[in-house]
Amino acid sequence: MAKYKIGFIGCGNMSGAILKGALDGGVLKAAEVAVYDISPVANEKAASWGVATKDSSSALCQESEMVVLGVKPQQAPEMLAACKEALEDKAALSIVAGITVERLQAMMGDNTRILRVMPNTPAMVKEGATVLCSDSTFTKQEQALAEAIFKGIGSVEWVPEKLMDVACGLSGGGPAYVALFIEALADGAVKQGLPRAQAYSLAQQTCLGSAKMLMETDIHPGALKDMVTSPGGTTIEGIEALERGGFRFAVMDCIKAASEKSKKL
Ligand SMILES: NC(=O)C1=CN([C@@H]2O[C@H](COP(=O)(O)OP(=O)(O)OC[C@H]3O[C@@H](n4cnc5c(N)ncnc54)[C@H](O)[C@@H]3O)[C@@H](O)[C@H]2O)C=CC1
Ligand SMILES: O=C(O)[C@@H]1CCC=N1
Repeated sequence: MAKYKIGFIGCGNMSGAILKGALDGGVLKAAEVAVYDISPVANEKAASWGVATKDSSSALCQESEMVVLGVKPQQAPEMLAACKEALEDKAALSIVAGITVERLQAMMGDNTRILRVMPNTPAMVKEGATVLCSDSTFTKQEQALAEAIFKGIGSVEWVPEKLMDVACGLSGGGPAYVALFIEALADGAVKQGLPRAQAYSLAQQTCLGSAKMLMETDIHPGALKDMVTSPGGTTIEGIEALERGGFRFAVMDCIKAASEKSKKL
């Protein structure tokens, strides 16, 4: 039995958000977790949350039941070269965008079991949207453990590997697009004279409330739009302005561009 239930190689923006959400929500206990990051700042952050930090990725892998690979795609080959042997017969959960199971397997060796995962940063506040890849060599028990951890910090969808790039384009990067939209809403209101803090507060709550309403009722997004849009009213003026700016095309093109980049990583 390994000392730690889960070990994180890399504890940056995304792994840090998963770990913080899981610790705050009680999905993981600090004593069950270890971290190894080449950055002392990242290790200090992890230590301040009460988890163990290790001196090497090999030590982390040897002492952990499951290992989260949480480095950038470009950092993955070097990171995996350093702990290939220690990962033998282990379960490796990769959050690395765009790197396929086949490429991961070639970098790790045949005896490491792999699960690809596309998380997103709202995991930090237990509102993540995580996509798990059903083309996995994890045991059923390991898949259940991974699902339980991510369900504890938000929602979980399973998709085949061929859809992992679009998952990256939609939910992986989505928080950035939503943040951009919120910033733009607030900027528009500031231009019309609303104080900045109130503009952010209203923009944020409007996005949260609209998403919650769609999730908790069976109202279709188009019907919600129609409910708000009075004939000859204010909202249709706003919608016309958005469509003049190519809003829907821009959003669809955004998902295409991000998904295509994920395929090329
Ligand atoms: N940031 C996001 O919103 C999301 C990121 N991802 C994926 O998560 C992965 C990590 O992304 P971020 O957290 O944004 O990057 P980041 O740069 O914030 O974190 C990466 C961490 O890995 C550490 N690191 C680099 N090389 C290492 C090595 N050889 N051994 C140990 N630690 C090492 C770095 O010091 C850093 O703390 C990426 O592959 C990305 O595609 C997936 C979904 C969303
Ligand atoms: O921008 C990136 O490459 C990563 C993957 C998904 C979100 N952030």
